[in-house]
Amino acid sequence: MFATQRGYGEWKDGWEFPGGKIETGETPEAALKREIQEELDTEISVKERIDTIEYDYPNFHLSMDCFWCEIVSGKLELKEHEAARWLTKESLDSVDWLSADKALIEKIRLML
Ligand SMILES: Nc1nc2c([nH]c(=O)n2[C@H]2C[C@H](O)[C@@H](COP(=O)(O)OP(=O)(O)OP(=O)(O)O)O2)c(=O)[nH]1
Repeated sequence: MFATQRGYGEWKDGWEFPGGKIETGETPEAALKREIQEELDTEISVKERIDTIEYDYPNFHLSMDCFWCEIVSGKLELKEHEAARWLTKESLDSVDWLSADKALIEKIRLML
């Protein structure tokens, strides 16, 4: 599991799954591929969907599709994030996840 720490904005320092918002006309898979290219200078292939997280933050509702991915080429260079870590089943709780991600972590824990 590759986790990244937000380098700016409202949730600066919070840990997340790299990715971002879907642009008009884009599929979730294409958006993820584009975001990882932009954020990490890495080409990925998007595999099975893990889950769709629905979470109510105080000021907006987040609907987030999450996928397993494989690296095709690139070295996961941090273009926007502050830090990143590869986590194992045992170390999944070692970072401070964004609130919306906590339910997903529980699901992934059972899959690893
Ligand atoms: N990428 C990502 N975003 C997450 C996660 N958990 C979570 O609550 N979020 C929230 C943070 C943001 O509000 C939104 C993701 O959009 P984004 O990554 O494009 O956010 P951003 O603040 O950089 O937005 P922008 O400046 O590009 O418009 O979802 C997660 O695990 N990964």
